[in-house]
Amino acid sequence: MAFILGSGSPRRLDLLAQLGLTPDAVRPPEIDEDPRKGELPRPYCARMAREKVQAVEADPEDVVLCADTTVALGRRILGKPADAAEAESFLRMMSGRRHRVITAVAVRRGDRVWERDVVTQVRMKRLSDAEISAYVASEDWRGKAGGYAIQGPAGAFIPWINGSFTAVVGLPLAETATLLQAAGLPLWRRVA
Ligand SMILES: Cc1cn([C@H]2C[C@H](O)[C@@H](COP(=O)(O)OP(=O)(O)OP(=O)(O)O)O2)c(=O)[nH]c1=O
Repeated sequence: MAFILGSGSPRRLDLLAQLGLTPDAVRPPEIDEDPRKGELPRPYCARMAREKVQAVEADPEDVVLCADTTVALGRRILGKPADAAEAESFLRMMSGRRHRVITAVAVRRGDRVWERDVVTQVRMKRLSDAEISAYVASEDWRGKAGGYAIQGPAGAFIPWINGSFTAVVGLPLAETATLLQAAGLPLWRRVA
């Protein structure tokens, strides 16, 4: 049995290391991440994780883990900004408001799939023009859903969350550990 991480996200690799896990292979899946017309953020996020886990090649005994993190402002999905202008517009939309960060996790072994999603409410303080332009110039928003990363300088913009910090970063550790154990991956092995 091999443990395969189906993700190109360095954050997910780091978070797994927190559980003492090093994947035997890393195979980022290639899927179409465009939301369907009228698709709501939570079902979209769950569908992404499910499609990712189905797209990763693995032997029937292997355990495959994939996840998707989606930022939702009301019914709107804020994906990864295409450029600095879009990153700035996302920050202006979230400034002084609450949004939700949804992370869906899917684990597959053969034909069986175990899945969970975790919704975290996040409040962003009201941002000044200077804060927005400095953050956009930092490039830290690149490759991040919603155009910010709570674990980086944008942590200074987040006075309050209700939910799971690790889920906002990309992988809810408590739920991930439970899913991996359900799929038969040994965790919490004692070092002799
Ligand atoms: C909101 C937020 C997102 N993110 C990141 C986590 C994810 O890497 C990314 C959301 O994009 P995802 O599509 O979930 O993941 P990915 O494209 O980086 O990697 P893969 O599909 O191969 O697994 O945003 C943070 O690092 N910090 C945050 O605070």
